[in-house]
Amino acid sequence: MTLVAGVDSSTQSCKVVVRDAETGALVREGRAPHPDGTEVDPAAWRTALQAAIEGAGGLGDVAAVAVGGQQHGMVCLDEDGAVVRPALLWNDTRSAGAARELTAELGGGQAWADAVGLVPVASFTVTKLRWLAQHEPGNAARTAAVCLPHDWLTWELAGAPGVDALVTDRGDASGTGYWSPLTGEYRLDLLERAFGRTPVVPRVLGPAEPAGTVAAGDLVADGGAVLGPGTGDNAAAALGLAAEPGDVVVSVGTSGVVSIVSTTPMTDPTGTVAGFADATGYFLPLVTTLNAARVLDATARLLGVDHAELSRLALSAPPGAGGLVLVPYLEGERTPNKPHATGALHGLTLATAEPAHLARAAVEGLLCGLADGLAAVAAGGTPVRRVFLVGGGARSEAVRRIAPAVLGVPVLVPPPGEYVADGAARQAAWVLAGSDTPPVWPSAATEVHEADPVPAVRERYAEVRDLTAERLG
Ligand SMILES: Nc1ncnc2c1ncn2[C@@H]1O[C@H](COP(=O)(O)OP(=O)(O)O)[C@@H](O)[C@H]1O
Ligand SMILES: O=C(CO)[C@@H](O)[C@H](O)COP(=O)(O)O
Repeated sequence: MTLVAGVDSSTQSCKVVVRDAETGALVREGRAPHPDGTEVDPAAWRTALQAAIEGAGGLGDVAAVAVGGQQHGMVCLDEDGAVVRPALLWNDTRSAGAARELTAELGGGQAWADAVGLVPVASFTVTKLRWLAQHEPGNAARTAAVCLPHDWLTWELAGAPGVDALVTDRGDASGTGYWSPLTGEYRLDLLERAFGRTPVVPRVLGPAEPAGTVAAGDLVADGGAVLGPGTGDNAAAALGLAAEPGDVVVSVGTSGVVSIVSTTPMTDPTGTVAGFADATGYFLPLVTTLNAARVLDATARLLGVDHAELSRLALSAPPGAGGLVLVPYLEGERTPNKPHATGALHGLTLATAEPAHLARAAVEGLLCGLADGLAAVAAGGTPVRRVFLVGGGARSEAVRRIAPAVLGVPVLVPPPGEYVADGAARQAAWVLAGSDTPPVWPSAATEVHEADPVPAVRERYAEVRDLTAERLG
């Protein structure tokens, strides 16, 4: 049996799956946690990758490996390839001011959307680089190369062979703000505008182009496995689900994401939809929120219950939670662009001051943000074919059952799994096969969840979602 491995280096953890290259059958898996925080030393991802690889029984017998990773994180390397400072992650909002400046400098959202398919917000790498140049000129001066989390881990697996050897793929490059999915080229002028000069950026590989081989070392004792280009986690999830044009993936992870596989690029001058590329040669317009599964974590903590009880409570309250609305901007928000907002609870009465109502409001609040996202990606013109629901939050029965009512469409829920890592593994198998299209692996049977749409939930949410306080400090 030929084995391939896929990695998901996500916000909260690192997951490794080992699969049969031919059938896609899961053979082994491992995982390890990442540290909390919106800036993280990449060395922690490497340590977690090493632990996850060990947990998955090592990769010595694996023929190919690819890495999927959280998008947009700014990894700065000096001329010797050493990390300059902890990486700023996609959910770090300190570059919100830089995003505003950059948008204005180019003449507004339309100019950015036309140039690179997105409008700057604090999540994107280009704004983090502007922040670095302004606030840490010493670190900026030491930065010889900039790359993304998955690029860096791929390069580490290759033995860190000098910064000129860095590679990436279309999917993740399209989330930087200085690579255009419309032309397939870097916009180094925009990188220079943000950073003041042009550091080395990774070479962008094709969807199934080999990225070299794994070096023998502490991550993998026996080197030689073929490396795939890897990709951003959302593009990897779409590949793991074998999503086809028109398929929407709603992911309730640390981020909330609504993405659609599309054969044409999307440019949204409002910045609601980011017009990314996917990992197969198509496009992946998506909407991302900063607040998803952690809203459930925080509400469970507040109520002193576990996730199973939170779900039971939510399902015991009426749709709309009697008018109680949780606006879930606990980490600020990216879509809508409110980096300094806080969460809010509206509609509190003696009747709604109940754990069950709060639990329901939390689930509905995060889903309302995603419902807005679904409307925005659907407005792009690609007809919606199917809607998949994945991510850690999809393990909640309440999320699975309430999602179709709030989103207004049936949702397909595959078995709990690591679809990002699976997508990376499928890419690794594709690279190995050298075929034109990814290998066909049997799709997991999905549970279909249907419910009568309850538009009143979104209507009430829309009435109050802008009534939030700014963060202190
Ligand atoms: N049964 C559950 N109900 C609700 N949330 C859950 C459940 N199981 C896990 N989660 C949450 O899912 C999140 C992790 O999901 P995951 O998709 O792996 O995130 P990421 O890829 O962003 O690291 C955590 O916040 C975790 O608490
Ligand atoms: O910023 C985005 C997409 O634009 C996020 O989706 C990150 O890619 C993090 O993903 P998770 O760790 O939540 O899966």
